[in-house]
Amino acid sequence: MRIVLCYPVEPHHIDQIQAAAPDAEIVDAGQERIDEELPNADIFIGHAKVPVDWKRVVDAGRLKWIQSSAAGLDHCLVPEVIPTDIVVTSAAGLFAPQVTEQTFALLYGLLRRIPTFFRAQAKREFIRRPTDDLRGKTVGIVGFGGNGRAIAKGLAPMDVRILATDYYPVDAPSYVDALWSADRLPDLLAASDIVILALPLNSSTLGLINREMLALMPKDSYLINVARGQVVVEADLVQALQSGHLQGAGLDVTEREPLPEQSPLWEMPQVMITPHVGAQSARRVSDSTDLACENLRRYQNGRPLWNRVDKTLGFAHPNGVFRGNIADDPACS
Ligand SMILES: NC(=O)C1=CN([C@@H]2O[C@H](COP(=O)(O)OP(=O)(O)OC[C@H]3O[C@@H](n4cnc5c(N)ncnc54)[C@H](O)[C@@H]3O)[C@@H](O)[C@H]2O)C=CC1
Ligand SMILES: O=C(O)C(=O)CO
Repeated sequence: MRIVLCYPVEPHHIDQIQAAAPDAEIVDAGQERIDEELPNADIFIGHAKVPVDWKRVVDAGRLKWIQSSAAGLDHCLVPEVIPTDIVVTSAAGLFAPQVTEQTFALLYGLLRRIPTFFRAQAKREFIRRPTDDLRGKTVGIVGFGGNGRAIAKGLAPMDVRILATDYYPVDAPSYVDALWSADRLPDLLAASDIVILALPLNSSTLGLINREMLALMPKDSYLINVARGQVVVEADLVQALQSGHLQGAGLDVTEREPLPEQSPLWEMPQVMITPHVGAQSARRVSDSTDLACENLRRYQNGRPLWNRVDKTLGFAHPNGVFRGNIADDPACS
């Protein structure tokens, strides 16, 4: 069995993977050699950020399983892979703690006008401006999986009303006022002062938040995107901000990354942009390795894998999504 890695592992992570699959040959391809190595892999663990010739990989007929080190699968769930027998598992839910922190950073930054005060600080100016409150607002979360649920849990003590939509609207926690099916997105948008996008990018969510959807949001509402930039039609978002319909946007992700230099979003004082850092954490690589090792043991023992994705839908059923710490989870022993 040949396992090809493409995420920023250190030697001790490779030792950990070797211990989980003692008979395997492990190859750390990195981004530099991933395209060359993938046709010769039985298992791929990682996230290729460079173009991969997936047709060549599929035609080689060797790859059996992709364990994505990203929650989003847009890097590997490509048309060539979807109809094959290749099993795909994701890192859904694994980064929920840090994505929640990132969401709160953007949310509070917008409400408390941090961009305005920070610009004034750079000019040594002490200027008071009105700020806004989270308390009493309605927050709508689009995509109630690992990240959406963790964000809702963080919001629960904040005296807000929480609405959510999901493809599988099941197991609503008590602090969520309503968990609706995905087709009730218009209702959620119309009722929310703050909309947080936490859904996957796939063929049905590409460009989902367009001019019509943005127009449903109340005047002076806010949009936060910690999912994928291409879920939003960015030109329509720019328009909604320029017209004053939306009061602000917090974007960890943009339609194109890096955001093009000429984008009007750069200059808008009501917009906070972070460079797709929501999953960053000192623990990220270790957590990804723990999940990969747990799934490797399951794979070898024929047990169900965590985060197994329905490739035609592009995400996992909530029962199979990893929502905790491997070390604390009795199901992982
Ligand atoms: N900013 C960043 O650095 C990060 C971004 N992400 C993005 O966030 C997405 C979500 O991540 P997780 O919560 O870990 O994944 P997840 O798979 O646990 O959650 C996604 C949820 O969205 C639901 N969903 C699918 N289509 C929907 C629709 N049309 N409307 C509403 N809900 C829908 C699914 O049923 C699922 O419950 C990822 O696909 C990825 O693109 C994830 C991690 C870090
Ligand atoms: O895990 C993901 O999908 C991310 O975007 C992290 O980079």
